[in-house]
Amino acid sequence: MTVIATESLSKRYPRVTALDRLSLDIGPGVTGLVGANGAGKSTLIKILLGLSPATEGTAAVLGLDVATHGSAIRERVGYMPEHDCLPPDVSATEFVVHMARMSGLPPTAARERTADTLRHVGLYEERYRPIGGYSTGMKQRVKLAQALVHDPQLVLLDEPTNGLDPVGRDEMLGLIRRVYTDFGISVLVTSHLLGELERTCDHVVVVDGGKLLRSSSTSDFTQTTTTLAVEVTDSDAHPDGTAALRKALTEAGLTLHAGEEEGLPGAGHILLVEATGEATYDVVRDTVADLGIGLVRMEQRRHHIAEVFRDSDAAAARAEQFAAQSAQAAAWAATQQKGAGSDGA
Ligand SMILES: Nc1ncnc2c1ncn2[C@@H]1O[C@H](COP(=O)(O)OP(=O)(O)OP(=O)(O)O)[C@@H](O)[C@H]1O
Repeated sequence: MTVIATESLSKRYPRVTALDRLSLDIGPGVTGLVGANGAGKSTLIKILLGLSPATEGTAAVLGLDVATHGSAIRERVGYMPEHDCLPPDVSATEFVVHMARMSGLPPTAARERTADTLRHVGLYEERYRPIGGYSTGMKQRVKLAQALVHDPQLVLLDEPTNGLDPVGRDEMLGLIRRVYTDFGISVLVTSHLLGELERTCDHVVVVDGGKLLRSSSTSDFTQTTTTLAVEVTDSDAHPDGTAALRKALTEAGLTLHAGEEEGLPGAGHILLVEATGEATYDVVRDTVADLGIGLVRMEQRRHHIAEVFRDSDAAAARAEQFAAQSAQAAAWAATQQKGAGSDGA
């Protein structure tokens, strides 16, 4: 069964092509849509909701054509926008009941569904307080609740972990996973971090510059891209533990990336080892033990979107553009800091 299908979908603005001949076929479950800022994720969501027309190509959601059945799609689909859009003066209960009524639920059903949904997102205790006093994490939960309240078949979540700290991100990702496992509601969730979606999604779609870079099940994805970061101590027998481990792992047949990363201050370097399966972990552990050095850490590297882009020329250009922008931003921040410092002196 296909939940979302697009065929050569394009969206051109006067000065930018936001989507470029995108063809997708997404089934039930939790699907991650990953791309750097400006990749076209929000544009795709707006087209899927029937809120913005495509320039070319076709798209269907739950078998309904977005060009002709926008309102029928919005009846069956929940949407969590990226930006802050909540009224500060009303409580979560008032707001979510209002959204449920807007979706066509009668008053009693709207109140009951609101209570259930707010409990699901973990906002039960605070539900009568005005939203204006909520933390970012609580506001994200209200946005999730209003997307779920009318019991949709699919929810489109635009950057739901934005602005959250690591604990808040994990909690939100857990909630999103349960939207499908507990209620059977399919999810399309966007993020610019591939690493966080790997744990939550059954399927991952990567877009860059409006083009499809990759679409595959999460397990295929991680199998082919997993890198282990390994950090070890030195010993009397091996004064450079990292070098000894590099040699031993190469001899054991593992592939190591050319570079080493700086470890924690005072510690050694980190080796980056290509992991082809579970066995790689055992080989690293046994080799470290045989050398008699200490294992400080062995962890799966979080994949930043740039790593997926490694093989794409277009993306390489984009990565350079990001780097240039970051350098500019850093220079600007440094100027500001300097200015603030001299003001204070
Ligand atoms: N209404 C618009 N008019 C002109 N250009 C637009 C409009 N909306 C989006 N764009 C451009 O289209 C491109 C894709 O934007 P989009 O918001 O879909 O990206 P995104 O992947 O969702 O990124 P972000 O997370 O930063 O929103 C960007 O270059 C953006 O500047």
